Amino acid sequence: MGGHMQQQTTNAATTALYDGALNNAGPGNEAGDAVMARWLQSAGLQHLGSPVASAGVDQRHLPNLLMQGYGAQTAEEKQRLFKLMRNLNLNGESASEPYTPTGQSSAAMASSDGFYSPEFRGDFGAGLLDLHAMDDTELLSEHVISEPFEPSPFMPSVNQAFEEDFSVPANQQQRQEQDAEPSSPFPRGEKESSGRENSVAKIKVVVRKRPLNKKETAKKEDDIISVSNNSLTVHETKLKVDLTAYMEKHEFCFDAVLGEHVSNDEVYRTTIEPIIPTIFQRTKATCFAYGQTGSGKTFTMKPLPIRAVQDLMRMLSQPVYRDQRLKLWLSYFEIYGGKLYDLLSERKKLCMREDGRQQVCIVGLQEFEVSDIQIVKDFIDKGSASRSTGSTGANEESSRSHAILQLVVKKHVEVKETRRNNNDNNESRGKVVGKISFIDLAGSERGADTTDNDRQTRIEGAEINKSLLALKECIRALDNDQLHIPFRGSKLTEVLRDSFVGNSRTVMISCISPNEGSCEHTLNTLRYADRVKSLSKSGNSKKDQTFNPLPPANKDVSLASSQLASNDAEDVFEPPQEYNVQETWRRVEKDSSYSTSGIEFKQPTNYPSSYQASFKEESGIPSISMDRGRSDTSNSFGGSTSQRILQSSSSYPQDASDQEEKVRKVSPTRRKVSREEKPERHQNLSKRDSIGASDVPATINFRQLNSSTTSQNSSDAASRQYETITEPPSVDENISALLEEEEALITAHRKEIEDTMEIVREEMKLLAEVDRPGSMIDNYVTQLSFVLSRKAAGLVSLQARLARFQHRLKEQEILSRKRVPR
Ligand SMILES: Nc1ncnc2c1ncn2[C@@H]1O[C@H](COP(=O)(O)OP(=O)(O)OP(=O)(O)O)[C@@H](O)[C@H]1O
Repeated sequence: MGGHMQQQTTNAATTALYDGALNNAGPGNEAGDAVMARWLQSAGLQHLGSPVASAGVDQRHLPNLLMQGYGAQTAEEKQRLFKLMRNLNLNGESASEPYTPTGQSSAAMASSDGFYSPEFRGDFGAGLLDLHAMDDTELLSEHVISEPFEPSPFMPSVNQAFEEDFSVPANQQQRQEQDAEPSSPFPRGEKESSGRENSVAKIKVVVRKRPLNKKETAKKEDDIISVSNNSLTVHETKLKVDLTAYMEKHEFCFDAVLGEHVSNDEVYRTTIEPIIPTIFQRTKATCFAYGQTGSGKTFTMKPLPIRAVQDLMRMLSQPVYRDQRLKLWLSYFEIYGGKLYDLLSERKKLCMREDGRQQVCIVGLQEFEVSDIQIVKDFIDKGSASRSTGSTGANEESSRSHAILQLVVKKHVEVKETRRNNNDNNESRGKVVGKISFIDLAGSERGADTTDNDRQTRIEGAEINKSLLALKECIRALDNDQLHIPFRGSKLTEVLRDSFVGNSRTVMISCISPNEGSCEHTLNTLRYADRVKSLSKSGNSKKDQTFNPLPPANKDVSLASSQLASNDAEDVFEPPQEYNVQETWRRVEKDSSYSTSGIEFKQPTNYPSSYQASFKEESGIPSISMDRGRSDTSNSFGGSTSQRILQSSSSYPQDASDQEEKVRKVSPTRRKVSREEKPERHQNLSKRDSIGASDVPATINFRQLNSSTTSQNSSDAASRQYETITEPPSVDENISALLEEEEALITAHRKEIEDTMEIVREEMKLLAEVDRPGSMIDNYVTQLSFVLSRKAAGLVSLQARLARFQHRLKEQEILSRKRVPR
């Protein structure tokens, strides 16, 4: 945003400067014009001569010409203009007289001090490069790398990459931008990357359509997707009320659309190849495939790292990098049900930790040095075989996890032999130069796998849903250069944390199935992709506001909730209580029919202040910011929600029906599209459609919540507030809490067994002592009483935890069953 504003100021300043220069150059400058014309001719830019000459511009204004894009139509022309200026030594050092800006231009300079000043301080080239965000690689090749790179058959020079990008107009809006700035050789978004950052777009959204498969062909299913350049149309068959069929067209534009005949090679060239050089400039790149099961995500992603390794290794073999002792490392892991597993180490469970510098480390993850392509293929095959898969109707080998393959370029750090022996992992240590992560996401529709399947599948689905939402939010924050990146929204985004800070590049490949039966999922995928695309600041930010599928505050809340669920669970969760033995006994005695489901819980006395504040808002839309939300609003764990619900009911079944009613209130409404809306929908259909939010996991509709609560008896304010607060969050929002509670339960169970064994040892000791002649029976009784109390307390604590967890499972089940079908 700030950068964007600076760009605008700069452009304004440039215009002023240029205008000033034009005004200043008088007709008495004809000799200069002739010289100028010759200079331009020598650079093959004679066609630019006439406007320059007619304007009476001298060499000192060439920078302005270039900044304006005046006359120069192509990247090549710009380069030539730039070289000409360099040859003319326009840096001022040898200029016959120092350039004195006009009053107007100096004012302009003053307003943009620090940006233009280099040109006039004698560093013109740098200023130009800043202005046009030329690629570092180019700087590197011109100024750093003395030996030229071997041209890669797959990897064009960075300029070529620009041109390739540019030659594929990203979307209509881009085209408009290009029309407005005909001389700009840089694609949308690239111009906006600040300073010397790489000119490869920060976010690129590409769609790939697969061909109809045998099954679909056998069923005589139609291909409902037509592709044209960078846009595509989905032809959806619908039924009128009188059951006559009609066709509804949905049009979408993306940075690139790859049809069914496009090879994996071409996919690589469109997506990853332009990013490869940036990896050597401290870029963290992420490429992820999104789409329903069977749409071709794995098919698309699998070859990409192999091709990337090929190019990375080619670059690494260049003397400049070889001398720096840069090496390439590979790791492959999956996120399944919110947990991390190493796919190259027998699915060893991994732990994620943050170090003191808030760097995410995956403890125990094996990294392998990559020295040849065959090894990479083997690793990928090995890892893919270990991946969590299952069978779905659409895909026999359906992925149930997010698989992440990372290629990291590191500067090799010599490790002393002794240290190496102490820790094998040291070998892979080195200073990270750049990284690229390939993510094969689990099928997007798995988020909807919450109704018909078993609990495990539903939990998987909810976790996937949450991570996809979090991913989208992170990309949004990333592209807006926000200070706060909500990477804690899910394990997936947490793991990718370092890809969301600093210099990053993201490529999203949305995979779609062409058959009619997949129409709804295809539309969901395209809407998600469109949403990601429109989140780009380089896209139309208004779209974001106008067609936001959720009110912003609502989204914040939903995210805040999911963050809460994932992060603050520990804070909110009441740690296993230090049971007072006497009190515990009293409780157990009092409730003779004590059961796990009947356990009493502490009544929370204070409701989270931000919840209260939110619901007081007249608009009915809460404005909990993420940070605010994170501080105190979780009702998703530690028994707050579930315990309150338990308390408010006498028995579970009835409780369940109560909840079902509540869930209905909080479920997102599905937007009904009236026939009348259709004609004007087409233009911006993708955005408007997204109001249906079917690609967005269920979130609490606070507006509904609010109205539902205010419609109740006003005299019952306290209970109304209570009701409101006890509304369970959506399944996506408490899934993290559920997973963490599961982890905590297992840990607590282990601890309980250890404690019990310790107690049994003490009991054996007591028995041995009491059997001795002359033993003190009083002593035995006291000690036995104490030991048994401890034993009971341990059991009660575990039972309480189990009860909470059982309840949470039930609650989650109800929530998921009540979700609006997609
Ligand atoms: N572009 C394509 N050209 C030819 N075949 C394809 C293409 N894309 C996918 N397929 C085939 O479709 C089937 C399903 O693809 P794939 O396993 O990649 O789907 P997926 O999106 O990864 O599914 P899931 O999410 O269930 O893992 C595979 O047999 C694959 O070979």
